[in-house]
Amino acid sequence: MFRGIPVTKGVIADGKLPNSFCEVELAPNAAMLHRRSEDFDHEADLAERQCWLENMINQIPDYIYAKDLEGRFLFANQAIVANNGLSHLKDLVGRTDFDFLPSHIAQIATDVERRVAETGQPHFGGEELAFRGDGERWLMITRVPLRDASGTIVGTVGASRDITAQKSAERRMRAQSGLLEMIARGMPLPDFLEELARMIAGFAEGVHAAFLMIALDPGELRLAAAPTLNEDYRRRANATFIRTIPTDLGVTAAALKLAFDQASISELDHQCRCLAISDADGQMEGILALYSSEDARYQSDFSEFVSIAVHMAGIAISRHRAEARIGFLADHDPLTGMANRALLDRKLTLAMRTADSMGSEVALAFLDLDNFKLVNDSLGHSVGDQLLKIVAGRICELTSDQGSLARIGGDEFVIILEQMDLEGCLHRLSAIREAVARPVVLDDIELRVTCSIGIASYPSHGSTAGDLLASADMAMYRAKELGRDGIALFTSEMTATVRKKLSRTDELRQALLRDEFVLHYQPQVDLQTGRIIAAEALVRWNHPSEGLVYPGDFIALAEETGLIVPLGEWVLQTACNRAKAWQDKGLEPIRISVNVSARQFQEKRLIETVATALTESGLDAKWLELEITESLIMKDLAGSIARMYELEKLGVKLAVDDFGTGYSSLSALKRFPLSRLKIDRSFIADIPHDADDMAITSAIISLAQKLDLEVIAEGVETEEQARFLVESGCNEMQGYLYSRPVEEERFNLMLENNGGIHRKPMVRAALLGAGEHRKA
Ligand SMILES: Nc1nc2c(ncn2[C@@H]2O[C@H](COP(=O)(O)O[C@H]3[C@@H](O)[C@H](n4cnc5c(=O)[nH]c(N)nc54)O[C@@H]3COP(=O)(O)O)[C@@H](O)[C@H]2O)c(=O)[nH]1
Repeated sequence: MFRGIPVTKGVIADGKLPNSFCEVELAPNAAMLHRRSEDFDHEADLAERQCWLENMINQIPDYIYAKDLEGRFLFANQAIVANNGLSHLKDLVGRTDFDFLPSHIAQIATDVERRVAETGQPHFGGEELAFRGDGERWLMITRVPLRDASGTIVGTVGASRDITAQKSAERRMRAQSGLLEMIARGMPLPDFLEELARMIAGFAEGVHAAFLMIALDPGELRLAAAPTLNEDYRRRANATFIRTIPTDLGVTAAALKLAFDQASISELDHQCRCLAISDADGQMEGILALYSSEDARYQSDFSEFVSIAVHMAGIAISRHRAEARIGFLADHDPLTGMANRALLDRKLTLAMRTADSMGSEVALAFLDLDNFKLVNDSLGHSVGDQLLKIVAGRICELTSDQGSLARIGGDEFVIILEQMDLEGCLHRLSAIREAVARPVVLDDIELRVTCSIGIASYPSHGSTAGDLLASADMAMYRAKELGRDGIALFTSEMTATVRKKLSRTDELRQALLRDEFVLHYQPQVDLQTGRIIAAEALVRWNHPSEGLVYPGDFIALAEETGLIVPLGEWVLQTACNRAKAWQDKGLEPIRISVNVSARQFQEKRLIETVATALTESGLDAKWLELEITESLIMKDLAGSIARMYELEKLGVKLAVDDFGTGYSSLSALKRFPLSRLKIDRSFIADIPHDADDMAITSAIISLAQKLDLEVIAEGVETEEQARFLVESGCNEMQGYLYSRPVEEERFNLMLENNGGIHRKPMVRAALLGAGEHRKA
């Protein structure tokens, strides 16, 4: 094989290739080293060594060759022979690069080799493009002069390494970092996708690329970039037959190919391949459609580049969508997609300016759902959110043609109605009110939520967006006060009321901070024993300028503003502390009764608050009674029962306040873990003159007895009332007849002198009678 080729001098030791082919001399291997030199048969050894060398060179994957001064192959290893599609070295020897490579590439190699031969200077590490049957290859070539035994240059020796994979990787990395840079620089998405489509087309002759994006709403596929395709194609690609989310890429490819063919862009032998573009979560964001003719010429790393392009497009689209979402959220409510407060202000201001120029009016409606908190608290926020979306959709349907809609708070919606007279507005808003009230089935539960709506009009009720909104808000509160599920128009008197309310709310807040509240205690007596058995804790406000303010003047506002929650916590803790202090003083233990309002009862942390009050005061739970009204329980029967059982678990007693006013059914009553019924004051007030009230009162008493509950009558002011109650079987009473609510010190004295309350003639007689009656 080496015959005819000058063997150069050099050293091949330890199985390593020499760096250079010049001055190569063969070194003896380890076995040879142990042979004495006189033992060598030099002729035979030389042939043997040539054979080793030949084998060795043929094993190397790098390309090694020697050429004469005319560029003709003198020798090449097996890698070159095979790379040129030949089987034997002899088929290569004598031929030049021009026989195998495109002439412009062969010329480059020939020029370098000529220079090396002429100058005697080696040429290290040049990168050159070469071709093989299956495409282009990149080689890293080193060329050194080939010298004969006299040192005369007779050709060149070359060693080259295939660096195609490395070059491809570098190129991909460059492309990838270039693309990432474009994304990072915030290049607009259409520009980015155009650039990317062009790059893909640049990787292969006869290939076109088109990017299509899935529109968020209404889920259409829209053409985003196809820079190498014509306008006709764009129109067709956006045509209706691909306006669905492309779950089947094959179908989409067929549709897009049709668009391509019909746009008469090119020959019919194009084929279309679709690749899904996804975000980091695997959610499909769009499609890359690749059109390629049958004779398309791809660069070797085309498919790798296409996968990078798809990945980068996914990143760019996700980023674009994230930015768009951030932009959207600046102006919109994420739950319903409606305008938020900021956008409402802008829209309203614009509507006001338009009305100015046209001399017309703008109506603003403030809509608030009634008792929405109950839905959230009893069925959870997810049900609450679903309900809000449904309600929003219903309002939207009835608004979109002539108004704008915004959600500005949890359950607060605002509607701008333009160019509509008052009658038209009322008509529209009534339709909205009815639509909102239509039943909704969520989680198998049928819900019905009503709304209260307030209307204000520009320019009469406010000159700025803020003022107009405040007026509509006031009107909405009026609708609530009038019993909810209604519509109220703003009137100027409302302003004064609202201002007063706002300042009172502020005062209440300050009062809590300044500790201006006190508790008074009203005794509850048992006429059988004549002793105080319990005290109802009743809050009063020691107002700095108004003196003692009664709960009738502030509890409702505290309830409306939520201030009842901290106030109620204070009452509970103070009452428990007081009851324990009386016990610690050695006084007879009595039950302390505390009112719990609807808002407090719905509060999630009620159980925790009660438990804390008991722990911190050290009061045994059996001495604490919570009074909840019948109407509160009936508002959300299932939720209330569950809550009552949680409270019962703590060991506290539960009493139904104002009993008789809230339509509890007997069957419902049986399910409550109650200890006492408190007959409402309204039934007692007209005894003995109102026969109906007397009948109801005695019915409640016997109902309590049947259910094995204690019963107490409140608002007992006269001896006749007390006698009637005793005669009817109710011995526990609370009312001015025995004592008004009193301050702590006075109640202390009452407890210290506990006993003898029933010693009033009529009652004593009744008690004797009742005793006999009971005995009978
Ligand atoms: N959530 C809370 N509500 C509270 C608290 N403290 C009081 N209240 C509620 O305020 C309402 C008015 O209370 P008040 O002005 O204290 O009136 C109580 C008694 O003074 C009054 N009463 C008692 N006996 C008579 C009587 O013989 N005649 C008559 N005309 N009035 C009388 O009744 C009120 C107690 O009623 P009730 O609670 O139904 O037992 C009142 O609804 C309180 O519940 C509080 O801390 N939290």
